[in-house]
Amino acid sequence: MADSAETRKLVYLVTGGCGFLGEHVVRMLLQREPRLYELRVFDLHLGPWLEELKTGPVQVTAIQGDVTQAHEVAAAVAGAHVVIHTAGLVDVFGRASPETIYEVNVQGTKNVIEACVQTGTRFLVYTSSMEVVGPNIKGHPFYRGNEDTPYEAIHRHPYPCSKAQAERLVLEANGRKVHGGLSLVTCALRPTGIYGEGHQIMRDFYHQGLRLGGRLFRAIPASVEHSRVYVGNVAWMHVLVAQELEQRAALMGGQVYFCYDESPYKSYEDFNMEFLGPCGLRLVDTRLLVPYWLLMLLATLNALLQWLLRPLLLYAPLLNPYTLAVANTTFTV
Ligand SMILES: NC(=O)c1ccc[n+]([C@@H]2O[C@H](COP(=O)([O-])OP(=O)(O)OC[C@H]3O[C@@H](n4cnc5c(N)ncnc54)[C@H](O)[C@@H]3O)[C@@H](O)[C@H]2O)c1
Ligand SMILES: CC(C)CCC[C@@H](C)[C@H]1CC[C@H]2[C@@H]3[C@H](O)C=C4C[C@@H](O)CC[C@]4(C)[C@H]3CC[C@]12C
Repeated sequence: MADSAETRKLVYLVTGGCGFLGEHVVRMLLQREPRLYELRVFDLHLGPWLEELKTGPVQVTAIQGDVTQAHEVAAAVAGAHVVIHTAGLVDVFGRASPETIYEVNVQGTKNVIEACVQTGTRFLVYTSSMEVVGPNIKGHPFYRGNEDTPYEAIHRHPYPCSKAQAERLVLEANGRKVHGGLSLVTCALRPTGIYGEGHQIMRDFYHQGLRLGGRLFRAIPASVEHSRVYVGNVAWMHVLVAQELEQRAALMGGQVYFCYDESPYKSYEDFNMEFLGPCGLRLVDTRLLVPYWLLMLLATLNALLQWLLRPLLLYAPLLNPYTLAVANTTFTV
């Protein structure tokens, strides 16, 4: 579409816009939304890369703020046509307290919803997660499922519980009257394990492999499948939903969609090796040496160590009882 001033009239707000997914959403909007007049990037921690985005035709407004602070959210939302809410505490490693996870993921989402209602913003896209569904605490597999597949979504961990609560709030807010009398239209997306440029967990695996002499030790059977989705595709899905939400409010409003692409179904470790192998690492099959009960013992010891060391330092390894259980349960969409 030709770039002309009269087509540029939309104001978007991306919360968490400096995060792993958020940055890709910001860049995708600049590339793929020709109607963009202003792009507001709201985050607790602003990235220096934002400066380079301010040279284009779109006004990029960096807003340092906290979603747990209602007034900061309201100020950022006021005047926006669309809010893409990706900000959240993605913590399954025990770095943050359950209270903080709830405060950011649930109260923060409440603040975003209320800001849309109070200021008249009609379109809200929320980044939910596969973990809203599972794997559940019983370790039931979810094999090539979809949004309608029956599954007992029961959780105890603060992260999936907070995402499930936040998603429910977003979907229930669909149809609420916003300032000005029109209705709020909401939609939630559930990415599976996102990978791609800037993925910190992939980096953590790489550095762990370097520390172990270029080797990683298999902990998960290759038969356990996990869906993964490329970050650029997840960003594109967010842009597509935001673009379609007005025209298809009746169909998409209050709905939730899994995010998946053609990424192969593999175990979490085998999928990572698609990238870490060419980087010189190799996966040593030690499943015979390290049975599951021993892994669970090591994971439990990690959790105990984390608790004991917490007053002195943050010890948050990849392996803990929760991550082991999730990794060891098939979940594909
Ligand atoms: N990474 C995945 O595999 C994955 C999969 C499914 C869903 N998600 C969801 O996608 C979203 C983004 O995840 P990510 O992987 O990019 O994580 P991330 O940690 O890289 O990004 C989250 C961003 O939110 C910001 N943030 C955190 N607390 C905030 C607060 N109080 N106020 C304002 N900003 C705050 C952080 O500074 C960060 O920039 C999250 O909602 C997460 O639940 C992630
Ligand atoms: C045996 C251990 C070393 C396990 C190591 C892998 C572990 C760190 C991985 C396995 C599954 C991963 C989660 C899964 O991809 C889905 C999500 C949902 C998303 O919303 C946030 C990230 C998360 C929890 C992944 C975190 C890393 C996990 C647990």
